[in-house]
Amino acid sequence: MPSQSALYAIADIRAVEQTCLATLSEGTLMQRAGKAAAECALGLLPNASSRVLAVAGPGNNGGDVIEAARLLAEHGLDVTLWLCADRSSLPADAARMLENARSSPLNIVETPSALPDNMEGWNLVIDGLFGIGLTRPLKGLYGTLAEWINALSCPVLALDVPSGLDADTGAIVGEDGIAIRASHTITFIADKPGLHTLHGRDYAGHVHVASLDIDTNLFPPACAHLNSVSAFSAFLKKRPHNSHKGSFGDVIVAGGAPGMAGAPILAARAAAKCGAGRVYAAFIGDPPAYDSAQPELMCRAAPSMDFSTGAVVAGPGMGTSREAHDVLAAILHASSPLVLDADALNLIAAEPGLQARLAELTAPTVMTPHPLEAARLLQSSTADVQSDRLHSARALAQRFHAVVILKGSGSVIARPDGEAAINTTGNPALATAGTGDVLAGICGALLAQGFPAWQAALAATWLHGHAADTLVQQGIGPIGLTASELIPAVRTLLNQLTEAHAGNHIPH
Ligand SMILES: NC(=O)C1=CN([C@@H]2O[C@H](COP(=O)(O)OP(=O)(O)OC[C@H]3O[C@@H](n4cnc5c(N)ncnc54)[C@H](OP(=O)(O)O)[C@@H]3O)[C@@H](O)[C@H]2O)[C@@H](O)CC1
Ligand SMILES: Nc1ncnc2c1ncn2[C@@H]1O[C@H](COP(=O)(O)OP(=O)(O)O)[C@@H](O)[C@H]1O
Ligand SMILES: [K+]
Repeated sequence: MPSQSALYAIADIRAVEQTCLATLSEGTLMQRAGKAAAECALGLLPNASSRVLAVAGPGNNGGDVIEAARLLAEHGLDVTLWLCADRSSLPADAARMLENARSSPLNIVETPSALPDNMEGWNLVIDGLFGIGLTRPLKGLYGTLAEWINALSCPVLALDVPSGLDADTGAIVGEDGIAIRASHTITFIADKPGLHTLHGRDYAGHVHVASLDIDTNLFPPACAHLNSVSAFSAFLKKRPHNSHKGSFGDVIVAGGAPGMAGAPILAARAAAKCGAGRVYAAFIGDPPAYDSAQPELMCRAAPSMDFSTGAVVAGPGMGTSREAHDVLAAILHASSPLVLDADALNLIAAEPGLQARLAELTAPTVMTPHPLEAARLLQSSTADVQSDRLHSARALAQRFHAVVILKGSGSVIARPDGEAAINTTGNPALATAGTGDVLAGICGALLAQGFPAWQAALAATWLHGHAADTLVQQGIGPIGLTASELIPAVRTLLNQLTEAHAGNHIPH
């Protein structure tokens, strides 16, 4: 099995599947999938007399669920199988599973013309309508069944992929399409990107990977990975005693047009609490004398700032005025480690001269667009960006020669050579103003402390999301979590991670 964090595109899974099918006896993979699914289902059921509804579609995903349902019925559970397909046109392996099931205690309802009339009383639904072979939106009986399942209160276990969801992108197939909302997904052969980004997290629930004992050598390189601490922990460093504020770098946050002074303050506070030695907040508008809640920050006028002395976070609340443009141009000419956020991205999207300069930079550069900012940069629409987030993040990274964090549920981090990761931490508590400024500030602090752009982006995204998860567990959110509250939680996590993972390297 490839590493637990590896993600594979449907085309790659198909290729692996084809190679295996050529060498294994007929039905072997499907039997393994059905067995893994049955074991997973047993773990979700309250007792031995539980009632299970299994729904089977017309393809091999249907075959998987037929086999799982048979095994559960033979285990003594009360299992009903809804075969939502014409028996005579099932693929060979699925037909074989159905034949085997006939002699089991499974209650099979063939080609139902209406929904079950009892919504209550099921302990689990197993979704085997469609997997990676979905080619169009769920319509007719399939659509109605999905709607019916989504209204149930019991757990729903999706086999391979929740039916209706695109396993590559996390999009629901069809303009006004529907997908089955699973509480758990057991996905076969390897994990898939669409289970972790866009609608993926809402529709797949807890994802379990069943490798089906496939030889690791049959796998091509993964198309992306899930973000994890091991991807950046090599850059977590314990602090030597003989250090001073200059050892941990300066961060200069540039933004703060009139009326928007809070945004650079949030980013600057996050940078300070993530370990930068000195933090400046540079304002397009008049700078405040100081930040009374965090007087350590040095508040300055952006036009007179020297941006070559530290890592720069450009954009929070910056506006798109002439002054903002000129400050951004000065920042791009300073060639410092750089985080480009918010209006800095909007200014770049609007001006080819800034784009050309950005593409020339060799210092570590991280761009942190949300989908609308990404759409402006790619001269497309938010819908286009979201329809394939992995592709959009890669396209941005390649076009601007920078590491890109495409934000949102399942943030995608991509770099110019095509390497990409999907973040697994975070939750809707983050859907509140200012959390993006905090992310940019964390990223700036890590760049200032010597993280390369890729690891800074991975670590910042992971810490930001994990802090929100921790706060929600403590009851501080999801409703009403503020961006400011995130900052001390990120600091705590960064210290904990450093304590747990750092070697005794001397950074400078
Ligand atoms: N091969 C193996 O041994 C193994 C396979 N595995 C399992 O197989 C799954 C892939 O199987 P699959 O290729 O048969 O595709 P699947 O997702 O079942 O659906 C395709 C069928 O649905 C139809 N169809 C599509 N969309 C539709 C729609 N909206 N509405 C109506 N019909 C629609 C489509 O018809 P068509 O588009 O041709 O008209 C076709 O008939 C995979 O996810 C995994 O679970 C694992 O067990 C490992 C071993
Ligand atoms: N539903 C969600 N699940 C996970 N993360 C989210 C969710 N909504 C927002 N976020 C995260 O919160 C941050 C919001 O950033 P952004 O949209 O730039 O906000 P702002 O500009 O107000 O600071 C991003 O890091 C984004 O990934
Ligand atoms: K499914």
